[in-house]
Amino acid sequence: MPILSLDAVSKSFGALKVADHVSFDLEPGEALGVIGPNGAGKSTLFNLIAGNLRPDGGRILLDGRDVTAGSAMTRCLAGIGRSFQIPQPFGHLTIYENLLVAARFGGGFPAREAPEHCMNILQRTGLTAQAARLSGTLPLLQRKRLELARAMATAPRLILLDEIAGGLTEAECIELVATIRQIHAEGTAIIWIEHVLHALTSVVERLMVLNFGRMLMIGSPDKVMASPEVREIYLGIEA
Ligand SMILES: Nc1ncnc2c1ncn2[C@@H]1O[C@H](COP(=O)(O)OP(=O)(O)OP(=O)(O)O)[C@@H](O)[C@H]1O
Repeated sequence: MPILSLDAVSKSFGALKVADHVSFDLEPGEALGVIGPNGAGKSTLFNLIAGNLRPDGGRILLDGRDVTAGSAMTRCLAGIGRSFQIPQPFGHLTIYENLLVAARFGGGFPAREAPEHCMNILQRTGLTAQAARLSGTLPLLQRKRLELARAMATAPRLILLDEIAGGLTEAECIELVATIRQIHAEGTAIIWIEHVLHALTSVVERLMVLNFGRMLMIGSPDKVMASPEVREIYLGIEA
């Protein structure tokens, strides 16, 4: 059974259609990349999947159960973790405290188990040395790592990553990709919105292209990137 299914999910903001009958299945442990021009509706799709937005039509199933009406909190506890394109830490808390909040309230970890779990995530995301630092003052790389770490701290079975590699140097990007590959190797399903294509295609098994809220194509990265229509819309290369 797919871990996630979208069935004709639609959403408009006034006259602007940002999700137009989007349907796809994601298998447990699968990694799916999402690309598309600015404003195509990629982050909106995450808001719909994670429960931050309610669709106007269609259904969202998690493990075959209809969660369309469920809150972001219940979906997080049910196994959907997410990162935000613009990092949204609790700035007045330390990195470690941010992870504790995610583990306790987003992951449902009991108080006695949460600290060890968070220490483990700190180590895996290269944040151990920074654990006591206030998260409101972090440079970009650390903010991106914290965003990933907070999503991991909820112990998700499906993790949504929104432009986690954008703005990083090549070396920083390689480190981050290694962490994402490890998450994938452990069997966590991933949906990853990313403009850094080489990072994305080094991890995902399938790519989805969104344009004006519509799913233009979904398939293997090679097949999708070879499509003249995708190259024209996404890369601006005329067929
Ligand atoms: N809450 C909102 N109210 C009104 N319009 C919105 C809202 N959220 C997003 N939009 C609009 O919906 C469209 C899709 O936005 P979205 O952020 O999903 O695109 P995106 O594909 O993630 O873009 P980018 O690559 O620039 O992050 C944009 O035109 C955006 O301005």
